Amino acid sequence: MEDIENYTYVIVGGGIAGVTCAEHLYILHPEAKTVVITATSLIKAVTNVLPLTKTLDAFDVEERPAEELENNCPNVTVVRDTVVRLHAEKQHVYTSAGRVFSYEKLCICSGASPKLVENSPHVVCIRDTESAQQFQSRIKDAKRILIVGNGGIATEMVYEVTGIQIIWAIKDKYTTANFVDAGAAEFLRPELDKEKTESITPVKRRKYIVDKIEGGRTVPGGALGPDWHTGLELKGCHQRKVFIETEVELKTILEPAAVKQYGKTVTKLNSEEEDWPVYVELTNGTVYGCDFIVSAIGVTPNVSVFLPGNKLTVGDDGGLLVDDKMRTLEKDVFAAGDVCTPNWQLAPHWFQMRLWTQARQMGSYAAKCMWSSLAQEEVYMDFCFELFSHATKFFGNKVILLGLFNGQGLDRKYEVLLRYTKGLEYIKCVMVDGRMQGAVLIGETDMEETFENLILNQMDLSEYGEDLLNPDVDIEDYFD
Ligand SMILES: Cc1cc2nc3c(=O)[nH]c(=O)nc-3n(C[C@H](O)[C@H](O)[C@H](O)COP(=O)(O)OP(=O)(O)OC[C@H]3O[C@@H](n4cnc5c(N)ncnc54)[C@H](O)[C@@H]3O)c2cc1C
Ligand SMILES: NC(=O)C1=CN([C@@H]2O[C@H](COP(=O)(O)OP(=O)(O)OC[C@H]3O[C@@H](n4cnc5c(N)ncnc54)[C@H](OP(=O)(O)O)[C@@H]3O)[C@@H](O)[C@H]2O)C=CC1
Repeated sequence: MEDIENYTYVIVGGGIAGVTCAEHLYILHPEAKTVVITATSLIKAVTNVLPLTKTLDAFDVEERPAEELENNCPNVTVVRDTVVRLHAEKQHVYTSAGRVFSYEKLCICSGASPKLVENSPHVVCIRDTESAQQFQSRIKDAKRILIVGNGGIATEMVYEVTGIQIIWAIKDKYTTANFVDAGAAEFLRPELDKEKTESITPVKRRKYIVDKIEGGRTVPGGALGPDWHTGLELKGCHQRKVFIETEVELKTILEPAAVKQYGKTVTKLNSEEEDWPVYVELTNGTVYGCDFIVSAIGVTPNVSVFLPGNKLTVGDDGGLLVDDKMRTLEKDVFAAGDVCTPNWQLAPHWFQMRLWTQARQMGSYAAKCMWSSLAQEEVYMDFCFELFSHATKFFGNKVILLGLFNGQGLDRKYEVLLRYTKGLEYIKCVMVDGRMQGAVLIGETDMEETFENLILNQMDLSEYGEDLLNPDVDIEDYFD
């Protein structure tokens, strides 16, 4: 006979989505018992929230001991364990420690795991504090690394790591293609060739604590965020230089003996090229030696333990499909954050990117949906899903992305308005029939609120033409 622990709400995952969901359930339904089951002892907490616009907040994410969530939300219990199975019909989840939890409403917030270019001891990836720590220990004796991927992690790593040669191998024609266009990449580019004088940015407090290495853990801890490099010594033992290989992918990883055996010609980046621990052949035939390879090619949602025996469905990207109430196909099973894929009629200027802003928004909205389905209250789609908005930093520059900032889904049928001052600002507006569809703002432009309004209200701006970005025209006065 199973010893069953009964809860109103069960949440799997102590990342931003799971913790935000638990916090909001405490506000909405403080008398209900909630449990957060999470694989690591540290959980994520959102602090210093600063609203930038209607849909965009700046905030810090810190790692905190689980007890803090329990102290702040007395109806919440945090259990440090790994969920190994879901029996949706019985409304039970099972853990690796042999515990069984029954729920009235379940929210799966199990995040995602990094994809690997190849499963090899020469390949590292960054997801949680533990993997960042391992990266730090490998880089200190390294002279050269090869980074594969062209998204957020690769972009930040190429900028943050000092004292090392970096070969950055990207699929696209230009860098950071997952986030910006070719013009913005060109604007950011000069920062790459500079040797940073400080390898560690001083901060008032550490945002990430290195969890003790937990042997046998099969799921990563909560995902890091923009300050993942803070407090880490990311310095190799050589001089910094970045080499970019465009329009390539990794073909194969070669041990030194294989390079000799197959007579591969190794490309030299300096006159006294040495032997390397590993070699990489790219799809253009170039072979480079390096100390190790960083795989930064995106993530795969952590769904495998929930699928067997249940009616859950996944999208093309492997995420659990959820409807506009964050419900999966299984009764009383919700999902939020990196693990899920929205399967509702998306607003014209919103789409999913696996970011902590969206994990937080989904966690909060899922809590409302879970509570309302118990309380039989009507709940409306949160306003944040009306407009994609993201604030970040690339190469030391403030970057704000709004709406269809790269013309996503517009099938190249759009015009671009551009204002560009080298080293200062880059402003791009994506326009269709005189109406703004998206924008990229780099630097201290102070335009985010105005542009957010213009995208949301779809005002016809044809009469302004290129003057929309004329610095002598104070457009905020017209449109705020
Ligand atoms: C290096 C790095 C830098 C990033 N930088 C940014 C940035 O600058 N801006 C931005 O917006 N986003 C950034 N992101 C992305 C952002 O961190 C994620 O989108 C977000 O944190 C996802 O939150 P989540 O709660 O959905 O998942 P996660 O944070 O992955 O949390 C999932 C939780 O579930 C637990 N778990 C998983 N499976 C189980 C199981 N079976 N049983 C129990 N527990 C389980 C995990 O241990 C973890 O605690 C970055 C990501 C990385 C890796
Ligand atoms: N500042 C920020 O906002 C940051 C956000 N993050 C988030 O963290 C998560 C993980 O980051 P990251 O790993 O950089 O993932 P991203 O999704 O940001 O980028 C992955 C990149 O790798 C490319 N890629 C995919 N498969 C291959 C392959 N086989 N070979 C070569 N390139 C490939 C993708 O191209 P394509 O898209 O064409 O497949 C894409 O350019 C993401 O959700 C990201 O959004 C991370 C760091 C910073």
